[in-house]
Amino acid sequence: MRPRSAAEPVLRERAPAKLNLDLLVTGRRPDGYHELDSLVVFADPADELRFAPAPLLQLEVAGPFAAELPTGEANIVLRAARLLAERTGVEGNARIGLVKRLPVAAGIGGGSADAAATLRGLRRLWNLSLDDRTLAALGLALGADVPVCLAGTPSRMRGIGERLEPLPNLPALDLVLVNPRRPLATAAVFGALRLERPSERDEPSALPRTPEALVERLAGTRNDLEAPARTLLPAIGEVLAALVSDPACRLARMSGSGPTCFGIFPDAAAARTAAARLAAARPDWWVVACRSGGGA
Ligand SMILES: C[C@@](CO)(OP(=O)(O)O)[C@H](O)COP(=O)(O)OP(=O)(O)OC[C@H]1O[C@@H](n2ccc(N)nc2=O)[C@H](O)[C@@H]1O
Ligand SMILES: Nc1ncnc2c1ncn2[C@@H]1O[C@H](COP(=O)(O)OP(=O)(O)O)[C@@H](O)[C@H]1O
Repeated sequence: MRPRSAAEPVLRERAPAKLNLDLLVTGRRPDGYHELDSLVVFADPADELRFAPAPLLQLEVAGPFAAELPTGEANIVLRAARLLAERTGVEGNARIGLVKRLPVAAGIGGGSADAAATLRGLRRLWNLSLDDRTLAALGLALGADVPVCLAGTPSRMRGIGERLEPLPNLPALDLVLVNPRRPLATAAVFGALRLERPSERDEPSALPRTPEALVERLAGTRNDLEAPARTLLPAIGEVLAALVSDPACRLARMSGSGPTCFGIFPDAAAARTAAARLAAARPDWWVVACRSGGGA
């Protein structure tokens, strides 16, 4: 990325990793999309986007996962920018820099997070008077996960992603994220799902107030996409086995359509120790100790 002059205004947006703490497939719509009921949180690892005025719309990509991304019109950042310009009638020019730190096709919403950050950043850069609801509707046209990434707060997500209930007081969790460095396309995982009977969430009585209560609640749910994802990529089983082999790990599960999995640990030190052990044992995996966003 070319160095910027001190006078060039640059807006920044973070695009944090999205985690599905659980994911129930509750039905299938006539158009083939699946209805979900999922507890979604955000974690510290994030892509970073920068926006500056420019005579054209251009995207520059850097960072550890840049090589795995489409750089042209297939990049969801450019698609988001073009859609926003088209819907608001602005010229739609900007110089966008994306630092790609999240693995691609990973079940942690990297593309959706980038799209959400682009919509937020360009709304500011272009001085658009577009409310959050309109932005969320635009986001949904880009991807089912974009509205929750725009909200950026722990949420219960239903429908295909358009029905959001913010849960700002959900306790924060100490986590280890592990990705086996193999991509898995969301569409392929939904395609491999055999939905014999739609899942249903037991109506929760009260929101868990402590990490322990949240883990207990999660132990009674699951990710319905884990089985089809494992048939497509057996390495997911290895990742989950490696996480649960740590005696401090309270729960291990796949996020979204995978293959990234997370382990929940009692505190940050235990998560860091487990991450160091896993990274040493499997240098070919992406391993990060982090904390999920939450109100507590
Ligand atoms: C599974 C989830 C869970 O949060 O996350 P990821 O694994 O992608 O991170 C999301 O629902 C993914 O959202 P997103 O990645 O935006 O998906 P989209 O681009 O809209 O959809 C990709 C393809 O997945 C299938 N799809 C997606 C969402 C959904 N609720 N039902 C589906 O059947 C459709 O075949 C669609 O064409
Ligand atoms: N900025 C971006 N970040 C990540 N993926 C992107 C981006 N732009 C386009 N893509 C494409 O989107 C696909 C990943 O989407 P998906 O399978 O839904 O992944 P995830 O499970 O990580 O949300 C990949 O084919 C990737 O090439």
